[in-house]
Amino acid sequence: MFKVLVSDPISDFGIQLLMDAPDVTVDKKPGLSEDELIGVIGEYDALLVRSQTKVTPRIMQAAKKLKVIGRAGVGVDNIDLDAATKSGIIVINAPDGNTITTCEHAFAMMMALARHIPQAYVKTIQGTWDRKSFVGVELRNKTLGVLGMGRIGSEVAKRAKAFGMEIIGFDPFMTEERAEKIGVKLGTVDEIIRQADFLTVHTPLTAETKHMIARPQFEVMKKGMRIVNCARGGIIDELALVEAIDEGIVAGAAFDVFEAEPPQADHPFLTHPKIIVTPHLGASTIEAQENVAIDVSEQVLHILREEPFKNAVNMPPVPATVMNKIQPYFGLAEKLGYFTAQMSKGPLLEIVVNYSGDLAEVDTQPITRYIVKGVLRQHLGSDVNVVNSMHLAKVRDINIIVQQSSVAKGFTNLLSVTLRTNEEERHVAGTLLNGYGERIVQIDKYPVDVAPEGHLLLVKHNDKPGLIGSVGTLLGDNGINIATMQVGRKIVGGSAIMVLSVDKIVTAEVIQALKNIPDLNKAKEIVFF
Ligand SMILES: NC(=O)C1=CN([C@@H]2O[C@H](COP(=O)(O)OP(=O)(O)OC[C@H]3O[C@@H](n4cnc5c(N)ncnc54)[C@H](O)[C@@H]3O)[C@@H](O)[C@H]2O)C=CC1
Ligand SMILES: O=C(O)CCC(=O)C(=O)O
Repeated sequence: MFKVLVSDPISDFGIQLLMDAPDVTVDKKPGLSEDELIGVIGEYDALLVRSQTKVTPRIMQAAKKLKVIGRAGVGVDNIDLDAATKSGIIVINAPDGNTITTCEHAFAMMMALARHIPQAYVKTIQGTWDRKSFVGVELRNKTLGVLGMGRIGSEVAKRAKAFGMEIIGFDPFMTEERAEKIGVKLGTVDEIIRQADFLTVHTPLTAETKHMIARPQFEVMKKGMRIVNCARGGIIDELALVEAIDEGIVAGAAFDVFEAEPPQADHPFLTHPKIIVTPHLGASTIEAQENVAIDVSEQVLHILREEPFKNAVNMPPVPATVMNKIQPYFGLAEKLGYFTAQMSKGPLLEIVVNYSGDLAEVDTQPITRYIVKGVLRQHLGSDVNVVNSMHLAKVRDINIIVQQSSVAKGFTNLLSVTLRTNEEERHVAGTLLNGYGERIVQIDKYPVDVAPEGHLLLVKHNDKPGLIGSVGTLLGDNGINIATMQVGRKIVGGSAIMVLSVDKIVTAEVIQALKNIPDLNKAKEIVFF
């Protein structure tokens, strides 16, 4: 039974899927402190959060069983991603479910700002009928600058078009074609801040975007412009903004997010007459909260059940079309890594992975993660997974080389793994055979055809008559049944290998007895999972 902890208020409707799952129990414990969370997290397989829970390295250290942290929303800045990756915990988010809601909030803030709605409301309910202080501006014919033209920024731009605004945007990933399609002119950040009557930001908070709008940018802005931040506190320098408003450069600002949340009681935004604020409500609609909770619950369930999943934040994104192509190789990749590691002697220095044939044409990064996981599980067991395998290799100074070639030497696809240790170099290659599944087709350059499953016995010997019989007899005498046998050699009478699949464990004594057979050079048991 998997245990899921929900530590923030998340829509019940959204997590119903988890609550109904026969193999899952869900505990809802919103508002736990860090220490309280540390006290309980050890028993959970999954943690679901919104933005209140700060998932710190201390929490992750205590989370011995945790496989996944699901963020019901977009930004994962409340989760220490490095610590999660090092602990092998998958972090997923729900990037699409709150796009429209947040876009509508940004738009609502822009309109409220243009027409002083919050200020006028307060005065009116206080009994003052003041029609002079709140003369606003139209959006029509104004220039809207959009920094960050991802999901939310693009939706804001589309709506602004309908209001008759000119839109000028910047996003490092926005192409001219896409910009044209949504009716946006592309510009540099400098051009945008000089031209915008309204500026809205929709980027994540990164080292690059932190204070991307600060004193130098305010100095060149159009006098009387207005600014909206419904993305992340810190993209706009809060103190520089207050100065720019007081100096008459900026006419007003609307903020849903703060550099520190919740803001201190004396935060200047909270009393400034030209700044309107909301308490990080961008994603707070019934629809968005249901959407993100459903999305994240579905993916968490997939991860717990070891099924394919999407929206992992601490693993490279893979488009669905590519995923369909590479996913069948994951199992083979891990087995090849595990096999080669069991064959190898000495501290590992380098893993060389070669993808050939069909596989040379796609992004094979995720397959490499499985190979590295397979290699490392020999010594790290269940501490290694596809999230932390590359990191664990790196911290052990294991060099990973990935090569691709379009020729697959007689196969439509070939996956090969070479391990270089400080003593030797070992090599195993495998393929997916149509209708037959996973096959190991090369061991140390000897051609073989073996299914990577159960117990294998790997024997290196000289190609001499009677040797195969001696091995069979010895195994038989020890009650070990041979299911299949493969012999590979390069030249008649030269060195050769034998790969036997056997029905039970070959004990150390039997291995030693095998090694005593004349012309038998090495014997090693290989197991699969
Ligand atoms: N207030 C709220 O409740 C909510 C806030 N958000 C925040 O809104 C932001 C945008 O969310 P989405 O549109 O869903 O994300 P997204 O990932 O679709 O878009 C972000 C865009 O910012 C761009 N970007 C990154 N660095 C940039 C830079 N230096 N200059 C210009 N563009 C840059 C990226 O290329 C990307 O296209 C995120 O920070 C997210 O956390 C999202 C949902 C709710
Ligand atoms: O969960 C929330 O309400 C915050 C949403 C948010 O900021 C995000 O999705 O990035």
